[in-house]
Amino acid sequence: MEAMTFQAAEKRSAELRDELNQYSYEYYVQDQPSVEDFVYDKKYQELVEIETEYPDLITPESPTQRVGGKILEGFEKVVHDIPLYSLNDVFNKEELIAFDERVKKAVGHPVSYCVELKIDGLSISLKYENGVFVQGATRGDGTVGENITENLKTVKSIPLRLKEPLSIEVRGECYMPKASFVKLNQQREEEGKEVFANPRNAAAGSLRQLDTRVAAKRNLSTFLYTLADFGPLESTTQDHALNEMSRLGFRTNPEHRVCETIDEVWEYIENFHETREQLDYEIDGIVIKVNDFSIQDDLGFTVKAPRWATAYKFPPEEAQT
Ligand SMILES: NC(=O)c1cc2c(N)ncc(C(N)=O)c2s1
Repeated sequence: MEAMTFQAAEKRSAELRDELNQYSYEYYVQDQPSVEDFVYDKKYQELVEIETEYPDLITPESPTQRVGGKILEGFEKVVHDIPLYSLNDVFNKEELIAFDERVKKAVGHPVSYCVELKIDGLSISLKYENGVFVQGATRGDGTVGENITENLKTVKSIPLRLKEPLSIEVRGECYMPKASFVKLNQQREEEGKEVFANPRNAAAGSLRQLDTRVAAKRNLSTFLYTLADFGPLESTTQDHALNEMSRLGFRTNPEHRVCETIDEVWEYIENFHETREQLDYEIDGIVIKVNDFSIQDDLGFTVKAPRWATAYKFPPEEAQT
């Protein structure tokens, strides 16, 4: 390819970045690829050649920045402006109904619940400034976590730039799909390495790698589920907040549902307790939240957990192979 002028390279690299990021969004966030891999690979190679010739054209959200390549000395500490809360657990229908009774007593009327699958991964917090991903951190103890931005940049379902230039912070789970976990452990057995006990440990181990190229190869994914810093967003319910996060480019779990009664919640729990083996990812329960944010604010928190949410935990079954 004869050398491009800088102007031509600038225009072409911008076109390629947008095209490749759109393909990546369709593949990793929507699970609906619109082109074959070879189309992606060919355009990706063209972008690498342009960026190699003109390194000044590399931008933070270029897909070439996802392959890792940094070896970190360690992870810096991150203080969460908005602490990540933990959830009080319930283990059976009676305790779930007692939770609903407490909520109704405190609020004075029945409430709607947003119910969501409890993903068995690693909690993460993602910060965006004017739409650009600037910091990713682990939950840590809820107040202080570890800065794992460089590793999270290699997680393809995490947008490097939002669909709108918003400054927000979201929380969710980074997890390893079951199929990737099986493949990784087979690989490690062949290499005589210790295998991971479960996908959650494998995801945590992958994000704690100081060599970001390792995380890049672990096929990690995400489901985001909490709007922490709303920025200019004005969602008034959890269900709406999930739809907004999806609209902005985040991967959210499609199984969330608004239930009008605790019986509906129990039906949802029983359904997923039976069918969770069919999911591509591991869950360890169901999260139940009062849907309306103003009612959440009225109910507030105990020392460590919200009064407006609970986690129904499935009984630990024999180790899922
Ligand atoms: N510890 C927590 O607050 C939560 C933990 C989790 C989890 N592991 N998966 C899903 C959700 C959710 N959809 O809200 C939550 S919330």
